[in-house]
Amino acid sequence: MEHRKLAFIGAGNMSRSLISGLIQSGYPADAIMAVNPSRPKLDALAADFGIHTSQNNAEAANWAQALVLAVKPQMMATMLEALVRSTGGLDGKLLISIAAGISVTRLEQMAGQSRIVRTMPNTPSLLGLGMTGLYAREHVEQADRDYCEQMMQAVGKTLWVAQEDGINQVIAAAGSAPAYFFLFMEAMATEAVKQGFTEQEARLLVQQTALGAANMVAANPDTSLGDLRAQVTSKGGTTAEAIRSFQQQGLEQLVADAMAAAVARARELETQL
Ligand SMILES: NC(=O)c1ccc[n+]([C@@H]2O[C@H](COP(=O)([O-])OP(=O)(O)OC[C@H]3O[C@@H](n4cnc5c(N)ncnc54)[C@H](OP(=O)(O)O)[C@@H]3O)[C@@H](O)[C@H]2O)c1
Ligand code: PRO
Repeated sequence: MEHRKLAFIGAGNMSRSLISGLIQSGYPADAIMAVNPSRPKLDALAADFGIHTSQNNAEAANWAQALVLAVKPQMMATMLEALVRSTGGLDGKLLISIAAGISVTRLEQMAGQSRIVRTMPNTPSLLGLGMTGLYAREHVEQADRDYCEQMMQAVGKTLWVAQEDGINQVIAAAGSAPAYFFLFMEAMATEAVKQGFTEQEARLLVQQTALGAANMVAANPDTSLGDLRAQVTSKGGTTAEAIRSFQQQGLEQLVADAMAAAVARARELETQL
C-alpha cells in the first residue's frame, strides 16, 4: 500500500489499535505520527512502535499528508476549529474521521474543506482483526478511497457503505460490538466461577470457546450461523436446554433492542454535535 505521512490526532484507545495493526502490517513507523495533549500515551506509543509523537496538533497537520481524526466526538469541533486557525487551513490534507456520530456535512463545516473519508473501525484492529466501515461522498477521489481502504485492510476487513447512515449501522454491528461479546463472555465467566472454577479456569474456558466459535464461523463461510449452532445442539441434550432458556427470555429481542439503541444514539449525536 501507499505509505503516506499519516498523523493520528488523539492518541487514545482506537488510535493505539490502528497504529499497532499498521506497524504489524509493515507500515513504516517513520511515516506515522501521533498527537495528544498529554505525554504518557505518546511515550508509550513511541516506546512500543517507534513512531513520531507530538503535543502540537498543528505540527502534526503540517507534517502529514493524511490526518486520522481520533478525538472523542464531543471534542471534534473544538479541536478542528483550533487546528484550522493554527495551520491557516487544512487544504490538501486527506481527513479520515473515525468518530461516531459526526456527519460528513458537520466535518466539512468544522474542517473548512471536503476531502474527507468517514470510517468506523473497531478495537480488534490492534491484532489485525478489525472490522471497518467506510463512507465517502462522490467527489472524493479514487486514490484517497483506495488509500483509506488499504489502510483499514492492513488492520482487518473493510466494508464500504453507500449511504452515510450505513456508518451508524456499522457502529451497531461492529464498532460497538466487541463490547457486546466481552459482556457475554464476562457473564459466562462469572457463572463458571459460581459453578466452581477459578477465575483463571473460567477465563480459559470462555476465551478458548469464543475463539474456536469465531474461527469456525470464519472457516465455514457457506454454513449458516443457524446450522453451526444446530451442529452443537443434540436433540434432547444440554445445549438445547441452554438455548431454550436464552430464547424463552428473549435473547434475540434483547440483541435487536441493543443494536437499535446504538444506531439511535449515533443518529442523536449527529444532531447534537
Ligand atoms: N474505542 C472504540 O472502540 C472506537 C471504535 C470506533 C470509533 N471510535 C471513535 O474513535 C474516537 C476516539 O475514541 P477512543 O476510544 O480512542 O477515545 P480516547 O481513548 O478517549 O482517545 C481520545 C484521545 O484524544 C485526546 N485528545 C483530547 N483532546 C484532544 C485535542 N484537542 N487534540 C488532540 N488530542 C486530543 C485524548 O487525550 P487525553 O486523554 O490526554 O485527554 C485521548 O488520548 C472517538 O471519536 C470514537 O467515536 C472508537
Ligand atoms: N466506541 C465508540 C462509542 O462507544 C464508538 C464505537 C465504539 O461511542
